[in-house]
Amino acid sequence: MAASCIKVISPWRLFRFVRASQVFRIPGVQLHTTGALMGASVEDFNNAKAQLGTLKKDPGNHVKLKIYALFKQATQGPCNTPKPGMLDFVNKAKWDAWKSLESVSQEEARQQYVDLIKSLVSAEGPAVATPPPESAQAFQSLLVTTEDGITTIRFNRPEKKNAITLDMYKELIDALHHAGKDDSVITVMTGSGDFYCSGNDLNNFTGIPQGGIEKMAKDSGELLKHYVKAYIDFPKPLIAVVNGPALGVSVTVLGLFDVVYATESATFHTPFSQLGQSPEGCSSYTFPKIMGNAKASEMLLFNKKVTATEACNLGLVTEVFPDGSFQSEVWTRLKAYAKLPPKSLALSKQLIRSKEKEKLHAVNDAEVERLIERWLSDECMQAIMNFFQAKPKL
Ligand SMILES: CCCCC/C=C/CC(=O)SCCNC(=O)CCNC(=O)[C@H](O)C(C)(C)COP(=O)(O)OP(=O)(O)OC[C@H]1O[C@@H](n2cnc3c(N)ncnc32)[C@H](O)[C@@H]1OP(=O)(O)O
Repeated sequence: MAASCIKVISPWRLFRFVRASQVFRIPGVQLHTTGALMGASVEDFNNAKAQLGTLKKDPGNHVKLKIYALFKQATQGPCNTPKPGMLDFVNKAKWDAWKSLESVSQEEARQQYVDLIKSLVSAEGPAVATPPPESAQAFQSLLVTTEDGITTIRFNRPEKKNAITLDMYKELIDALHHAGKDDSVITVMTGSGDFYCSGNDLNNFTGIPQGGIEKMAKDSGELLKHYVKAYIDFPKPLIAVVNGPALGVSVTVLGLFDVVYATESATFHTPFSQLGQSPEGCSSYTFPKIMGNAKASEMLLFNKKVTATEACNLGLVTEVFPDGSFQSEVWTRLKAYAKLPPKSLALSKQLIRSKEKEKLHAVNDAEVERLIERWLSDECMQAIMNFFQAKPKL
């Protein structure tokens, strides 16, 4: 693989966008075609390759796939390698993309590659260095700030609906550990953009790493266990400000929060059986306890998506606010909470939660064990493949 052309692209996982007959069209990117299809020199091509490494924004899987295919076509000509197997999602997607360019000459591919990179670079505008606020901690996919006694951990991948990557789980664990020890009084989790969080990033399960899928499942299980543990053990009041739809693991852990405020248009969806998976985040214990077995089963077994008002009636959400005044009402309230005596708050939380901690850790262990099996099941693999191939909306 032409690693030099894709060094900014990580993870290089591109499945859902490729259908055999797909024509590449890149929304939001104005291609600056020169019109001279044979015009790009090798030097232009190499410069473009180097510029690719300077891109700051992830151009999205669709564009990355296009870049890959053009690079291969430009440097090696038409694809004549054997087609990867159905389950080798990544390589199959790349193979399909390259193959789809077989009628494009190498010179033309070189020109298109140069034009595409130029367009991406100019779409980013001039580089402006904006120093982070003093209280901000540096994370790739989170915005973490401390202000007015409140540490706010914000999922920050709005272009992917704040889906949680493997690195992001690690960042969240780190951020929670810091927040538990810093001098803030309360900790708030919320999302950037129109979603709270779309749950686990389904790409987490598509690349097959060295060590095979068993190892991947086991490692993911360990990571998930630590992630959920960070919520179970969180020592201060933890408040979710659910600014939009929430899915999967971002919903299940809500049972471990102390207060959940939601905007009226937020929804709560745990589509586990639809994904061939099983509940996590201690929800197999907290949901029945909060809302009763029958309602919990509708959500956890039968994928029922509930509105903010329904979630409030079920007891999962503390209070719902109108979309228009959500942010101002909630933050006014949170700022008042953060003026309360910190030790009293932390100790009171511990009194409420400590009786359950042992139970919650046991539930977390059992859920993770079951999920490791599920991730290796045909049902789960098929469901993930369906998502990337057919793009069904949950
Ligand atoms: C350590 C491992 C622990 C594992 C723990 C297990 C947890 C279980 C779960 O969390 S289950 C829930 C998993 N989540 C999903 O199944 C959601 C899948 N996404 C969707 O159904 C839709 O994307 C949507 C309903 C969230 C949003 O639909 P909408 O039409 O509004 O937007 P797009 O689909 O165009 O999304 C914009 C881009 O974001 C990408 N994206 C969104 N969610 C995910 C996701 N969970 N995983 C991967 N990618 C996601 C989407 O692919 C679009 O990307 P693109 O712009 O490059 O096309």
